[in-house]
Amino acid sequence: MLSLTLLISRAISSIGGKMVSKGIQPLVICGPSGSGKSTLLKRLFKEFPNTFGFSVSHTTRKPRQGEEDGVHYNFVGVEEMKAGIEKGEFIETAVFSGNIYGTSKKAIEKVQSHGKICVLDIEIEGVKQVKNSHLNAIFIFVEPPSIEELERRLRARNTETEESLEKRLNTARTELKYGLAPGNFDLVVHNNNLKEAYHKLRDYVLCQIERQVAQGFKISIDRTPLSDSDFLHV
Ligand SMILES: Nc1ncnc2c1ncn2[C@@H]1O[C@H](COP(=O)(O)OP(=O)(O)OP(=O)(O)O)[C@@H](O)[C@H]1O
Repeated sequence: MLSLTLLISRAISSIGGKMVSKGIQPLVICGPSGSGKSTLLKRLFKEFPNTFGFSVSHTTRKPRQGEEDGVHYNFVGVEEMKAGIEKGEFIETAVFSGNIYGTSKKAIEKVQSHGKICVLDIEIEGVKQVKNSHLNAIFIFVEPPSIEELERRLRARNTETEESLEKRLNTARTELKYGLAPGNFDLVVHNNNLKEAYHKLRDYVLCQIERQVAQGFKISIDRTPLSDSDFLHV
């Protein structure tokens, strides 16, 4: 393992009247369902096991079997969640199937406090909210090769019903419009060939890390190089 450790400083500064977090910049990854976000992130976490962390989201839905409070989600009641939102404790929130989900400021700060880059795998509405927050995040959009290929991958993943598949493909069309509009994302990763897509993502993220390290942040980039076999079975 190669090791590089540098200094971190955390502060809040005001730019144009807006409070901007000066902690390690979170990484926002967005893209249609099935575009390959988890596939890419899995490899990023594998190559750099100490660099990234997911924040633990809050949800008002009931825990499923095996889900642990504080680990998979922070499970809260509707009233508690609504009160937290009122108090401005959340960076982004969304409602799915009647349940509220959200990322709290505290959850992100917890990851940052360990010298890690907080990764947020969120949808477009969440992206818009993060853009409006004090978080000075890096925004990456994962683009599938085509809607037809997206459908093929979702079918092959075997996680969707005909109905949910149709819904995801319709949503994908809208998401692609926003995702590919100039200026909405810092980087668009075209996920056709996985190895190439991964290298584009990784090299960009490493540049962003180097820039922050040069500014005095301490970010571990212990590296466990990936091999060709990591890209054989997608
Ligand atoms: N470059 C690629 N080539 C072929 N298949 C791929 C590629 N990238 C991802 N896949 C496959 O496409 C499917 C969808 O990928 P993945 O689950 O990572 O998408 P996602 O964006 O995380 O979706 P969701 O938002 O629904 O969680 C998976 O079965 C994955 O193995």
